[in-house]
Amino acid sequence: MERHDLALIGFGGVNRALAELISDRGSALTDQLGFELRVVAITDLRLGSLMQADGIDLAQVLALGPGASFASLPGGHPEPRNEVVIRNTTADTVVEATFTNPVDGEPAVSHVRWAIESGRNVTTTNKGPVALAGTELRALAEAHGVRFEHEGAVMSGTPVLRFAERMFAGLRVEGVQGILNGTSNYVLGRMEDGLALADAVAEAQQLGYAEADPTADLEGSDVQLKVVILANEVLGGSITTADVTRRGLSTVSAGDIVDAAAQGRRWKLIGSARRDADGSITASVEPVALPLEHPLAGISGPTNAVAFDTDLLGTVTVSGPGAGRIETAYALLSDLIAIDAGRRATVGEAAHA
Ligand SMILES: NC(=O)c1ccc[n+]([C@@H]2O[C@H](COP(=O)([O-])OP(=O)(O)OC[C@H]3O[C@@H](n4cnc5c(N)ncnc54)[C@H](O)[C@@H]3O)[C@@H](O)[C@H]2O)c1
Ligand SMILES: N[C@@H](CCO)C(=O)O
Repeated sequence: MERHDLALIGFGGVNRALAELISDRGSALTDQLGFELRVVAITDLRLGSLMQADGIDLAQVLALGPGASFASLPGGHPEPRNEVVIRNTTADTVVEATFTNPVDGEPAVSHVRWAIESGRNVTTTNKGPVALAGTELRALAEAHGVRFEHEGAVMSGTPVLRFAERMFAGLRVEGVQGILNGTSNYVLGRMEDGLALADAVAEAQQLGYAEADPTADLEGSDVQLKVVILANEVLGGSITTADVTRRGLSTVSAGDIVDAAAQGRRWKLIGSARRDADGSITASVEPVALPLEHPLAGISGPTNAVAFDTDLLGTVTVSGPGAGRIETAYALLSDLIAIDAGRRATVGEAAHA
């Protein structure tokens, strides 16, 4: 049975949920997938680093209490030492799930670069490396013969990137428009229910939807990164965050939200990108008071949706979870499945050569 050994970089909500999935589902997951998953390294700012080439006891590390350190375990160290671990791990695949930095993507961009340079596949839910260095990292991965997968960077476990890549091959996507942030959508709904902004944000944090700094969710920089990814990967653009105009929820008051509800409208934070006649791309993030009959007005809570405007099919809309620890861990699992499918295809080609 083929096995993939993983190094988890960042051990917060998402990577812990992946570890739980591997630990809890064990052999059932192996039977279902046709390959085994084993974790051989973990790093985290708070816990330090742990390297065990024979496989880490996930139940043991998941049970560590607050203030614990990997230093007390064999192969453990009090510091994360990300570069040492990534370059020297026995893992074939690095799973990057540290904080998203919406300004320059670091240190996650370096984590991905080190992994690829040392011949390892990468899966990440971190939007920074994908939106801010995606072109470079994809080229680097190709040069090193490894995979750079990032399905969870746009709509958590809902597979919008793979869907667009595989299902829209014979048509032209002219634009995308959607609700691309679970936290802000959840917060807007709770404020409609009468909750104060701070309380609604605290709930979203508790539920594992929010970024480490939830300003990125509320003020649109998280959606800005996702719009860049969709524009570049689905519309074939080459834009940066500077090309995406941005207005966040601070431009909408609690009174505006209540007034809109009374007028049959609902505020949504909308991200969009459209290819213009000259081939350039116009992109934005802004709050919009949608009429209730608009298809995106009914998308509530942490659910997200993206409408693809196509030449042959008209509008195709995909909706599903946009945030959540388990949902996002599933995105990593779907990337690992894609990585294994790539390996099988390569083995098959070699056998026929
Ligand atoms: N939670 C979601 O719903 C969701 C959905 C899609 C994408 N994402 C993205 O996935 C990533 C992880 O999300 P999360 O919810 O697990 O976040 P989190 O804040 O719960 O966990 C991040 C972990 O990374 C660790 N970390 C940060 N910087 C590090 C560094 N330099 N070295 C080692 N460890 C470091 C932190 O200590 C923390 O434990 C983020 O980039 C986030 O934007 C999250
Ligand atoms: N904080 C993000 C996580 C998913 O990228 C959100 O709420 O949508």
